[in-house]
Amino acid sequence: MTALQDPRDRLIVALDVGTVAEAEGLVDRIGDAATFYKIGYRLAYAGGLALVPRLAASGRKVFLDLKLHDIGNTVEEGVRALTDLGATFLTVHAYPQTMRAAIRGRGANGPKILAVTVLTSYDDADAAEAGYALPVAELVARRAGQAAEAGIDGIVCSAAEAEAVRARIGTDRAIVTPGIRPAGAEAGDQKRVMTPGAARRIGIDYVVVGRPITQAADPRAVAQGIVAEML
Ligand SMILES: O=C(O)c1cc(=O)[nH]c(=O)n1[C@@H]1O[C@H](COP(=O)(O)O)[C@@H](O)[C@H]1O
Repeated sequence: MTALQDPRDRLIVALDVGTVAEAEGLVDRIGDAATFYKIGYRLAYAGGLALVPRLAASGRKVFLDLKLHDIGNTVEEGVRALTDLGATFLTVHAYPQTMRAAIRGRGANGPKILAVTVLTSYDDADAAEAGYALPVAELVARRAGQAAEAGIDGIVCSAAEAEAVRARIGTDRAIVTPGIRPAGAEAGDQKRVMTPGAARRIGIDYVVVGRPITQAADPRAVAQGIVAEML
């Protein structure tokens, strides 16, 4: 998963906007500076699922970030219902039952399944508040090991855990890291952050960047800067 053809594919732009029209406007403004887009809750619930085949037909890749988690049958059938949209990646939370169900549901032709280990807005205190006895780093490592056992295609974690995750999952599965901030950008609600260049140097396959691009005066220039930093 580390040998990508086009360096722009390493950047996944999170289209966290409220309407499909806004999302399409951003994709147009960014132009050929980015090739890979993420559609999460906000846009998906505002009609964004219809954008997946349109972006795919235009030659762009789509990460459908639905972070599924439910009983096994519901996850399996939910993933199966999404297989024909043309997404490249789909997220589920990294619970063993959920991951196994998602792999069954995606079959041979569905999107690659990424397991979200511990959200990048969590630190150890947040994990403790949620009832977990393990520190974040240990929880991520444990879930990455379980994801590999479940046959998952990739892991979503913070860049801080990427090297430990790589040791658990090997090089055939992707590591995708949100919480990426160009130097000087505001972290916002992200607690475990890293710059694009540092992320690339430690072998992260894909970085996810939302607000630093989508809220910039010139989203195209910011996207170009991030890709250049990862060359
Ligand atoms: O699954 C994700 O993409 C995700 C997992 C995670 O642990 N942290 C995280 O921030 N994300 C997503 O990555 C994006 C980050 O956006 P920015 O913080 O604006 O760059 C958002 O769309 C989040 O939903």
